[in-house]
Amino acid sequence: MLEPGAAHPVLTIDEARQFEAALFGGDETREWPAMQRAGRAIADAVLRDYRELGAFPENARVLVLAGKGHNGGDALIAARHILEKHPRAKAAVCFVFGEQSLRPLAWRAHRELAQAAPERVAVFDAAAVQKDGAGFDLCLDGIFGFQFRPSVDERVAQLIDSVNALPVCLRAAVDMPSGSFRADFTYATGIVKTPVLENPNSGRVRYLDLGFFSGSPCRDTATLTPAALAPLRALRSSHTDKRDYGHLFIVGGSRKYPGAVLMSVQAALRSGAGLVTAFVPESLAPVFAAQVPEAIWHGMAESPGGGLALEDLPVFRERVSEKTSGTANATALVIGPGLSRDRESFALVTEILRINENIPVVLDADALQSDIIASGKAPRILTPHAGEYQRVEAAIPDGAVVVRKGPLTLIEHSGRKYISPFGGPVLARGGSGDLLAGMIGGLLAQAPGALLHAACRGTVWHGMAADCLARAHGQHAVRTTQLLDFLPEVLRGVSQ
Ligand SMILES: NC(=O)C1=CN([C@@H]2O[C@H](COP(=O)(O)OP(=O)(O)OC[C@H]3O[C@@H](n4cnc5c(N)ncnc54)[C@H](O)[C@@H]3O)[C@@H](O)[C@H]2O)[C@H](O)CC1
Repeated sequence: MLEPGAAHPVLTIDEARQFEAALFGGDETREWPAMQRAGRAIADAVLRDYRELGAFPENARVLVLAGKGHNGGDALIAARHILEKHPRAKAAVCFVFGEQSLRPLAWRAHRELAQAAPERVAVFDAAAVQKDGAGFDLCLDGIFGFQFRPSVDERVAQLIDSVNALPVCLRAAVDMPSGSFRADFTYATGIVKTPVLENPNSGRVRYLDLGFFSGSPCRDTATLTPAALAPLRALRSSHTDKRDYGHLFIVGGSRKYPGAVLMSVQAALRSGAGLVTAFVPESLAPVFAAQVPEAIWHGMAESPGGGLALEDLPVFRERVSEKTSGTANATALVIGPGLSRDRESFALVTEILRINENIPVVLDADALQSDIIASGKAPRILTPHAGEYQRVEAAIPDGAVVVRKGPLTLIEHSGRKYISPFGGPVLARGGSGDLLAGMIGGLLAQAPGALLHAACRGTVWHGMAADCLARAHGQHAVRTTQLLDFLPEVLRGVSQ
């Protein structure tokens, strides 16, 4: 289990409905402040995410699709905050069911928006939206809330389809996408509901914590929060040295994929681990040592295929159990980055796992083979992407922590699921997974008994750093390893 606050429950629609009924009891005087918080949080998050595209345009055009209820109200409040922050931005508000249909709090949100910027807010009917040739910089979808999900009538479906076809730079859904609305981001206000995670139109899911769950126990499915990183923000004790922060051994690399293991080592060094030793093919070690001198590089005999040969197993065995100052040398292992599918390398890592009785291990990339992951008894974290997961699913040992990587990374352990609502397509480039394996390994080396914590913290940290990278430099013209330069600011909370 993670500490309270590091993960908040994901609820089904019925659970969310009951939860909100208990929280507000249908009392508008309690609902209105929560809507205000939601609207502000949406505005802040949208403007932050917009930075992946560049600066929010001074003369931005914002389209608000408002339904009858609180979801529409949240979108209208968000639009007000955006217009207040950007004094030349304009809002086109489309009341999808007509202005007269607004429920009291949505009506109040509309009135406040109109009063805050009377000459910058225009009401558009569906025909005006559909005819709009200029497009919009931002669209906020607040048509349907989760309380009310009717089958979408033809007229509304047509409007949504035409908005999908309009040029819009960023499409944001409030709480859940309405009908077939195709969101770039869905902002889950206060509660992440299960259908959002399953809806292919949700885009990137952002959890906006409105304080509903402080202190609540976790459910079987939960969303991770930045609080998962809290222990990494504390000052270190003064009477410590490198041995107090673990020693990670990384085994990988091949002539086919030399760079992958280098990236894992670089990431592990930035994770706070005291020592990192890498076991790589001997032709690579001197070059890597010149590039990354902080790590200890150990050149291993090479197989004819350019991978790690079996013959150096005794050398590895000696190093792994070597004692320095009374502490076992390795406190965690990462096996796999850049390993390639070399038969001798497979035999070597299978043997390493067989002789390793208790050092926790992260198995990544080509080490994710059914017979390898089932070898030995040491505790393990597996980090498969979707294809690798399919390949090894049936062989996953009980008790393993599984980091199922993808656009929405899911961490599974003992029947519980933790989703990470961080990271995005800036990670869709070679080496992102190698960095993640190095980070998780480095965290594990520092706390070898805490596998779930290392997996969750590493995933959140990696995803948040990716978000910072994309906000600073966009999604396109970057290199994977630039992510590492954003790890400090995630911990120091500078750019969130
Ligand atoms: N330079 C090299 O030597 C390379 C070696 N490679 C070999 O492949 C593995 C690992 O590959 P990697 O490229 O690191 O990718 P993974 O698929 O394991 O992990 C991807 C990582 O990124 C996240 N992600 C991807 N897309 C998205 C998205 N749209 N939204 C959010 N997050 C996303 C995903 O969740 C993962 O965390 C390496 O060891 C070598 O054996 C590679 O070919 C690359 C170059």
